[in-house]
Amino acid sequence: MSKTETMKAKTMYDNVMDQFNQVADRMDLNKNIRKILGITNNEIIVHFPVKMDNGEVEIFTGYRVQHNNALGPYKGGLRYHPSIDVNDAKALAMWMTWKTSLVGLPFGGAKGGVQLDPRDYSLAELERITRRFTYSLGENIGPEQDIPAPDVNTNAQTMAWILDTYMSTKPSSARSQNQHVVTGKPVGAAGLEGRDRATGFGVYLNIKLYVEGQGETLAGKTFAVQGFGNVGQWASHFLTRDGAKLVAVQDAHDTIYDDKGIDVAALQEHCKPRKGSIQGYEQAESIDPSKFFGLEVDILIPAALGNQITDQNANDVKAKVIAEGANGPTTNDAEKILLKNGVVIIPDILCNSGGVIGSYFEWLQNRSGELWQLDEVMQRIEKKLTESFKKVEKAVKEEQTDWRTAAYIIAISRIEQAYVQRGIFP
Ligand SMILES: NC(=O)C1=CN([C@@H]2O[C@H](COP(=O)(O)OP(=O)(O)OC[C@H]3O[C@@H](n4cnc5c(N)ncnc54)[C@H](O)[C@@H]3O)[C@@H](O)[C@H]2O)C=CC1
Ligand SMILES: O=C(O)CCC(=O)C(=O)O
Repeated sequence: MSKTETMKAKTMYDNVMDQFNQVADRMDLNKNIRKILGITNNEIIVHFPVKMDNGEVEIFTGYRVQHNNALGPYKGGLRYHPSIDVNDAKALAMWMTWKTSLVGLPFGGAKGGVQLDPRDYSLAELERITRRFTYSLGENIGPEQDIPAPDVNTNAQTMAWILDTYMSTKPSSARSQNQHVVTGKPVGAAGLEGRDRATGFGVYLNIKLYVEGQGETLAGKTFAVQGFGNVGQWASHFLTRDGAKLVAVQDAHDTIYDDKGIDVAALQEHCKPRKGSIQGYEQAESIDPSKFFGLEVDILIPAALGNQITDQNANDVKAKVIAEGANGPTTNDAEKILLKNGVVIIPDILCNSGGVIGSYFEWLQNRSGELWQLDEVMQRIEKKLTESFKKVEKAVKEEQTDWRTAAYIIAISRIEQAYVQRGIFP
């Protein structure tokens, strides 16, 4: 291996594979199952043309990686971002498999997206891109095959376009049988009350349960959040509702700080006309972005992209708890440093699982034809999240290990059991 190769930064895929291999060794995972789980089942890459507002045609590249479906249909989000590629989609799909298994859902794992920056396109162009992408994916997605959901830079509107395009390829008599081809839809278009807040609620609940497990409460705890989108906003909303104080926010455009506390609702209002950006929020000070992870806070919530806490900034971290709202925000090298420094990491596959749990209830609601009220949905989500948290908490003690390793052991054991019980790999 050349020197440049040795020095190359590890990708999210390197990280998820290292995490998997470490736990597989520790568990002495069946070697045949290890081979299967160490590789993605399908990697779909589509190139598709879309007419832009100016009449020119642009070619886009979209991805859907399906990692494993031993426990049920593939499940996971779609992101619209310039950095998404097949390698990132593979990592994110694998994390979905562990997540759905950990929280006891009848799903496998997938992830995908389109390589673009949505800020470069009009709403009408984004609609045409989404519809073409859906058409290009064809029967690779489907209500019992692979069920996308929102992720970075996609939302309920994106899901509604996918639903509409997918349904338009089916006979009208089969429409109700296809509503669950995507989750995270608008409530008026077969969506679920509460799916919008489900991920942020899960981040909040995991932190609350952890803090209470230490004999403390959220009141007065300070936190900083990276990413003020769906996950960051809802997590901040619920945490401040319980008396915690949001002192810093970082997004793709700015980093703001106020030790007296940032008003979540006011910041949300500020973001609305600015395509979601926190830039220009005058009630807080704009600070050097490189200082963000080293701020004096009790809790850090990375809720943006992967590979944000690295061996370069891990030693700066002063928070005692990192709650991973994002997928893969902490590199494995950073994790070693953090664990040595006594920082507890509530891992992504547990911490942000509220979203896919909400999606499961949306899928069930569509399948059964029932309609649930917000309170009922939130109770169901809370119950599943609490059970999952308690399982991991118990495994941390029994296995004398960190939270990520404990969560992986539970997740991989469930899949291993499914293969063994099916008699395929004794
Ligand atoms: N939306 C969901 O239901 C779920 C999302 N997640 C994960 O949570 C994370 C955030 O997702 P969403 O909130 O849905 O996305 P979003 O698109 O609503 O918000 C993303 C936020 O991250 C910020 N951001 C982007 N690049 C950044 C950078 N380089 N530095 C700092 N901030 C940056 C954006 O400005 C924005 O505030 C992602 O890792 C996603 O995979 C995980 C589970 C479910
Ligand atoms: O709701 C879903 O199906 C998946 C959400 C997601 O992409 C994730 O949990 O990372």
